[in-house]
Amino acid sequence: MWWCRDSELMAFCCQMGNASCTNLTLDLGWLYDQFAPLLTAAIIFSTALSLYLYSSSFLKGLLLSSHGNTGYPAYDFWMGRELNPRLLGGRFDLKEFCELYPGMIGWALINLGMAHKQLAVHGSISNSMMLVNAFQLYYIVDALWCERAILTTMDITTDGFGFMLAFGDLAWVPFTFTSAARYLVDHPQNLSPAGLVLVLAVKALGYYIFRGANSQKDMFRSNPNDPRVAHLRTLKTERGTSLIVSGWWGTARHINYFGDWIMGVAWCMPAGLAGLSAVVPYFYCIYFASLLIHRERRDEYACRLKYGKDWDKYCALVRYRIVPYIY
Ligand SMILES: NC(=O)C1=CN([C@@H]2O[C@H](COP(=O)(O)OP(=O)(O)OC[C@H]3O[C@@H](n4cnc5c(N)ncnc54)[C@H](OP(=O)(O)O)[C@@H]3O)[C@@H](O)[C@H]2O)C=CC1
Ligand SMILES: CC(C)=CCC[C@@H](C)[C@H]1CC=C2C3=C(CC[C@@]21C)[C@@]1(C)CC[C@H](O)C(C)(C)[C@@H]1CC3
Repeated sequence: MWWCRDSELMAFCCQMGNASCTNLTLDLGWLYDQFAPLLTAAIIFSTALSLYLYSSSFLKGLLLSSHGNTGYPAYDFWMGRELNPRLLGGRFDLKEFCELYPGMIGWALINLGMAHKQLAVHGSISNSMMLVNAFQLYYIVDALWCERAILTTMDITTDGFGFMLAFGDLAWVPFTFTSAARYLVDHPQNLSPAGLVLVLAVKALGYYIFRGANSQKDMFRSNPNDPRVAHLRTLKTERGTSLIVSGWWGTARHINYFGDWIMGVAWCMPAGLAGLSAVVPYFYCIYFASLLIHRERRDEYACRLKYGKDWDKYCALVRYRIVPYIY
């Protein structure tokens, strides 16, 4: 996995380096000017991909998702019938690739384009734009660096690859996650030193929770006897896999969502702090809260099917869903 991780990160760094270098000659602000046509193309492509995935999922002998194989065409098209569609004789996993590469790298490039546009229009790049670019680039690099952790997430283990994930990966991520950077092109503002410290503290707290929880679960799922997780208290289940009931996963059943959402707030603050009256800068954390609350319910339903009475025991031990002592 180590070589795999390096080669993928290397590919990402080359793409970003190339974009930055050509930035000196080419106008990456073009991404701001052509935002609507690019978004339209992404929606058309993700729809075409979803139609291909749905039609090819009726071939014999494929592994289907239990949640996207209900017999209701519209729902199955949205959720995805096939669990892990692959190409090149099974060597290329379409869902995992689409989740981590085109949308995430597109997100980083569009953010770079927004910074370039702000420079072109206003003659400088605000510290809020720099922060948003840096924070979100860190999140993207972290996702690529910790690629193996995605293999134990709901998207890979449970959800099929349908329109929800195809549109989410290829259109929603690059074109809505860049809303803060896009807002800052039209509303450049600089944070005060106190504002910078506050935003950095919120980001650091969110990342500490997000990465700590996700890595702890991934380590445990990969090797429960790993010395870094062997100390954790667990609930043995009839299904065979154990559930962690201490450490991060003893504080709430999806503490990783809380950390991720806190990071989302830090992304919105640079644009929102100066203009608290505007709602647009806070779009991401408002969307993200609703997505995570719904997602937690979906995962709860899937886990109750997987674990039965053992999940009830787990919920009695870990009472909070996302926010310890609150929700
Ligand atoms: N930026 C964005 O828009 C989004 C970001 N995310 C982020 O992606 C990350 C992954 O989230 P998600 O994909 O929902 O999946 P999770 O990482 O939350 O994994 C859920 C699965 O983990 C296993 N699990 C749950 N509790 C325990 C436990 N106590 N001990 C051991 N295993 C457990 C279960 O599977 P099993 O037991 O079968 O292994 C469960 O189905 C999160 O950090 C989330 O914030 C997610 C969606 C959108
Ligand atoms: C409104 C709509 C169509 C929603 C679709 C949901 C998708 C945007 C998200 C579903 C799960 C995601 C994950 C990430 C990005 C957003 C989507 C695709 C993720 C790749 C972000 C980076 C993280 O480190 C992650 C790898 C854990 C994460 C995986 C889930």
